[in-house]
Parts: sequence; structure tokens; C-alpha cells
Amino acid sequence: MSPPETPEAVITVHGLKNSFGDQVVHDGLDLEVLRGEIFGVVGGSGTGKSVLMRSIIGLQTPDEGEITVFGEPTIGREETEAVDIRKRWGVLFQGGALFSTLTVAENIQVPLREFYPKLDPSLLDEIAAYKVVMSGLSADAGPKYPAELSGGMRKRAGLARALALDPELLFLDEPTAGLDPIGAAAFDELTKGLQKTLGLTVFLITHDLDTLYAICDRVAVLADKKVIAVGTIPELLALDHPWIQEYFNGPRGRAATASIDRATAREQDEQAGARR
Ligand SMILES: Nc1ncnc2c1ncn2[C@@H]1O[C@H](COP(=O)(O)OP(=O)(O)OP(=O)(O)O)[C@@H](O)[C@H]1O
Repeated sequence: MSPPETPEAVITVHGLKNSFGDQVVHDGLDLEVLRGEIFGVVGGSGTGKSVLMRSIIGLQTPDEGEITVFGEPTIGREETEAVDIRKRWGVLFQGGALFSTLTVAENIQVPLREFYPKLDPSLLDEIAAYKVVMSGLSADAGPKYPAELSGGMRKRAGLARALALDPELLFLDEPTAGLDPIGAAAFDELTKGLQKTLGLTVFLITHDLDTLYAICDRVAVLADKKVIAVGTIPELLALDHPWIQEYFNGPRGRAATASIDRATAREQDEQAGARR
């Protein structure tokens, strides 16, 4: 029997250094995200999670290092050269970053108009309507303005825009921040469902322990200007690092584990019931 294939790396980061004036945010940061996984990124506030994401998507030019996405280098590329790679990812920024003067449908159409300026307006409307529903919004959200939406709906609208170009890779920066637990769990389910049905790779920055436990395949921990550990949560829990222990094994971490254990037990009971 041939050994199982290792999925290809969709993102690689090697020797990344970022600084702002005297403040060094990253120094010698390495990272690899594999195709099809939900890859969580955690770390204390200000450890550079968003700067890392911005470096990967080309919004921040690092001092040093190499980054590839889909095997192509992203640093120092001309805008026109990077277009083919940028089309293949979608980004949900912290807070949604929707244009407040555009409706949800118009927001979703922004990347479509940018990359495919000749698309027929009726097709733009059709795609936007489809993405609205795909993101778990009701169809009547399309003509609404961001100010008319709840926080959870705004996140979904931001997600709909991130999905506009049928990306293979999705970047989510704290998607459940500010959502109530039920809204956050629903968003997690949506992310997991999209990963499964569309085969997406997801780069997910979060502080939300429930999200990490519920949907992340692997998690990277940022501290001391680099990635200090990567693995599944059980693998991370086995490490003797004080921040990792406090984060995952503190009261909130234990509560998240207990709630996942309860959900798994419930699922197993339901499956057993269905077989009887
Ligand atoms: N454009 C910028 N100019 C100057 N400093 C910046 C800039 N962007 C980020 N920083 C600094 O870099 C550090 C890392 O910021 P970043 O937003 O990546 O942190 P984070 O880990 O995402 O934090 P949080 O969890 O609070 O969102 C912070 O100290 C921040 O002030």
C-alpha cells in the first residue's frame, strides 16, 4: 500500500520579518498552510496576527522573508502580476470592512467588477444573490445597506463578498468577534460547511476558543515574534509552554473542551439512535 499523500502547501512563509520603526513584530517567522485545512492562528493581542495576514495577501511589504501562495511568490510582485493569485483568494477583514454607501449586493459585486469588468449586469446580480444565500443571509438582505444589518449579518455579508470570486483560499480575521455565542457557533458551522462543500483552505485568525476547538484542523501559536508551535489542539496541549497551557488549559479552554465533548457525545448518541 502506498503511503498517504501529504496535501500540498497552499501558503508558505519563510524567515518573515516585519517592523514598524523600532518595533519588531515578526522576526524569523515560518509557516505552512496545507490544502483543504482550516488553519487557526492564535496569539496574544498585538503579536502580529493581522500583520501576518496582510503580509501574505500583499498589503504589507515585509522587511525580509519569502512568502508563496499557490506556489507563487507574493512579495514585491507588481499589481498586474499578482492578479491571477488574488483572484483565487477571498478575505473577510476584521469588522467586515463593507463599503457603507453600497448595498450588500453591490458590495459583493465590487471584486467581480474589479476582476471581470465586462460581466453583464444581470449576471452580476445573479451571482450576488447566490452569494447572499450561500452566506446564510436571507435573499432580502441583498438590497440593504450595511447600517441596516446586525453585526452577525454584516459578517455574513463580508463573507459573501469574500466568496464572490469562488476562491480556493479564504482569509478570515476574527470572524466571530462581537457575535453572541449562538451567532458565533452558526458562523463556525457555516465556515466548516463551506470548507467541506467547496474544498476551501481557510486561514483563520481568532481569539475564540470555541471556534478553535470546533472547526480548526491545525492551530499556529504566535509569540516571541514567530510561530512557536503548530499542531492539532491535543498536540498543542501536550506542549509545556506557559502561554499555550494558560490559553488552552485555563478555565475558558477547559469550558470549550467540555462543550465540544458534550456535542460529540450528543452526535454519537444521535447516530446510535438512527441505527437502532
Ligand atoms: N500600519 C501600522 N503602523 C504601525 N504599527 C502597526 C501597523 N500595523 C500594525 N502595527 C503594530 O503591529 C503590532 C501587531 O499588530 P496586529 O494588528 O497584527 O496584532 P494582532 O495580533 O492582530 O492583534 P489583535 O489580536 O489585538 O487584533 C501592534 O503592536 C500594532 O500596533
